[in-house]
Amino acid sequence: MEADAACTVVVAPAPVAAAAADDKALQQKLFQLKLKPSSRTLTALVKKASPKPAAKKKLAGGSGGYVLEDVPHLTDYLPALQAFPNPLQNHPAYSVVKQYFVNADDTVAKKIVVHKGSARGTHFRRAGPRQQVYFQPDEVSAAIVTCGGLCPGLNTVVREIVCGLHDMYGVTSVVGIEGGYKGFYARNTVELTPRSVNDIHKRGGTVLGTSRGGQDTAKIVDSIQDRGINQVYIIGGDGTQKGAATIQEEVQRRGLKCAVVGIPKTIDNDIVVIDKSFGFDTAVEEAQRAINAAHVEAESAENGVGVVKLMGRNSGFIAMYATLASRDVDCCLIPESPFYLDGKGGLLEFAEQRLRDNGHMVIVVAEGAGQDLIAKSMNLADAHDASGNKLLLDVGLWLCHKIKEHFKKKASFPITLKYIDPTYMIRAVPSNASDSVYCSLLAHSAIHGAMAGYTGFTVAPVNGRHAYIPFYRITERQNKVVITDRMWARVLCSTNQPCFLSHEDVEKAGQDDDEPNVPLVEGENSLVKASPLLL
Ligand SMILES: Nc1ncnc2c1ncn2[C@@H]1O[C@H](COP(=O)(O)OP(=O)(O)OP(=O)(O)O)[C@@H](O)[C@H]1O
Ligand SMILES: O=P(O)(O)OC[C@H]1O[C@](O)(CO)[C@@H](O)[C@@H]1O
Ligand SMILES: [Mg+2]
Repeated sequence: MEADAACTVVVAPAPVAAAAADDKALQQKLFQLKLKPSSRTLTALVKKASPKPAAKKKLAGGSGGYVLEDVPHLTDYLPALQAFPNPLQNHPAYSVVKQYFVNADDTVAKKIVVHKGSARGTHFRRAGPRQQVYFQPDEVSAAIVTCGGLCPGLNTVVREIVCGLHDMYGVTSVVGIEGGYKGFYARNTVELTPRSVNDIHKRGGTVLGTSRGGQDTAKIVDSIQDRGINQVYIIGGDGTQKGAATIQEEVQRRGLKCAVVGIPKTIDNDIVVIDKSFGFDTAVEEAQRAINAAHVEAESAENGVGVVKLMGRNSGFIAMYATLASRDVDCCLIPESPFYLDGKGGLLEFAEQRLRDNGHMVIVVAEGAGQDLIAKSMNLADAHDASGNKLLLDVGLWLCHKIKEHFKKKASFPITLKYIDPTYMIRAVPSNASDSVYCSLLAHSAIHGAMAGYTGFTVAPVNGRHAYIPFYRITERQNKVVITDRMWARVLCSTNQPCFLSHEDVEKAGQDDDEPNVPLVEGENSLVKASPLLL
C-alpha cells in the first residue's frame, strides 16, 4: 500500500456536524505550528478536536498546512492481504500510455484558489490506476446497486462499471442488485455482462431499478457476505452515501475483504466537495425545452405569464443554471433565497410591472422554493418519504393560484397564465454526450480504487481531477447555492428581478456560507466542467 507521510494517523473523529469545523481548526493549528508535525502532536490535536467516535478518519499532515484526508484501505484491517501487479501493465491499449499509473503521492487540493501565505489545506487521494492491486481478476465478485431518485446517466455508469471491470481487469463476475438497498435482502440478483449491458446507456432510468427507504445495514452486509461479494459499487445521492458509509463500517467490523465504493448521483447537485454530479448538465439542458415553451406561450398571449417548476429539493442549482442558460427568464425562485408575494418589492408587484413593460414574463421556480410561505397559508403538517426526505408542497400550482388571484382583482389587467411542470421529464432522459463521458470516467475511477484495495470512498472530480473522498466528507452537509456569491448575482442581473432579501437575510446567508461548497473558479461560485482528459 502507498505510504503517504510519516505522521499518518487513523483517528476516531467527531460527529459529522462538527467535523468540518474541527477540521478547519485542525488545519489552522497545523499551519500555525508550521508543521511537519510529529505523529504525537497530530494525534493530540486531532483527539482534542474530535471528542466522540463516529467513523474512522485517516489524516496525514505535511508542510505548509497540508492535510491529506485519506480513505480507508483494506490492509488497514486486513494487514496480511497480498498485493499483485496491476494487469493493466500488459494491456495492449493501456501499456503504451506514458505514466499510466498515478503517482503514489498524488493528491488533489480541495481549494484551488489560494492566497499568498495561506495554508495548503485539505487534499484528497488522487483517483486512478495503481501499480499494485489487491484482487486477482478471477477472485472479484462485484455488485452494483442504484438508489434514490432517477438521474440521467445511471445506466451509463452501470454499463461502464461492467465493461470497465471486464475490459481493463478481466473481471467476469458482476451482479446487479435490483430495486435499491432493499434489493440486497429482498430480491434476487441479476447477472451483468458486457453483452447484457451493451445498449443500456441509450435508455433513461436505471435497468436495476431503484427505491427509497429499506436501508437495513445488517441484512445488507449479511447478503454481501452470503453471496461472497467483495466489491460493491453504490450509485446514489447524499442519503445513499450515508447508507454506504454504514455498510462499509459494518463490512470492516466483520473483517470482510470487500471494497465499498460510492458514486455520487443527483440531478439536484446537492453533494458537497465535488465539482458537480453526473446528469446535472443533461437535466439543465432538458429544462431549456420547458422554459422555451413557457416563453413562446407567454409571448403569444396578452399579458402572458409562463410558470415552469423544476426539481431542486433543497438546492436551486437546476433552476439557477437553467435560468442563466435560457436568458428568457424574468424571475428565478430557489429554496436558498426567501421571497414574498405581497406589498412593496414583492413578487406580485414585480410581475405587474414586468407585464406593463414587456407584455409577458417567465417565472422559473425550484420545487423547494417558498415552502414556508405555502405551509403558512395552508397550515399543513410535515410529511416525509420512505427515506425520511420531507415531501414538498406544490409551489408551482400555489404560485399560479396566487398570481391569478392577484390579477383577478384587477379587472383592467387580464392575464393568460400557462403552467409547465416538467419535473420528472428532466431526470428520466438518457445522459447527454458530456455527461456520458463523465459517467465513464467515474466508473473507471471507481474500479481502479476498488482494485487497488481502497474502500469507504466516494469518487468524483474535485477541481477537475478525480479523487477518492472519504464518505464522512460527502455526507456532512448538502451543497447549496450561495446567494451571497457572484453566480447568484449574475442571475439577479440577467433577470433584473428583485432580490427580496432584507439586510438580516443577507447577513444570515453570509454566516451560513463560511465555506462556499461549489468549487471556486476565479473566486466565483461556479461549476467546473470536468475535462474528460483529466482523470
Ligand atoms: N442517514 C442514512 N443512513 C443510512 N441510509 C440512508 C440514510 N439516508 C438515506 N438512506 C438510504 O439511502 C437510500 C437513498 O436515499 P434517498 O432516498 O434520500 O436518496 P438519495 O440517495 O439522497 O438520492 P436523491 O436525493 O438524489 O434522490 C434509501 O434506501 C435510504 O433508506
Ligand atoms: O422520486 P421522488 O420520490 O418523487 O422524489 C423527487 C425528488 O428526487 C429528486 O429528483 C432528487 O433528489 C429531487 O429533485 C426531487 O425532489
Ligand atoms: Mg438526496
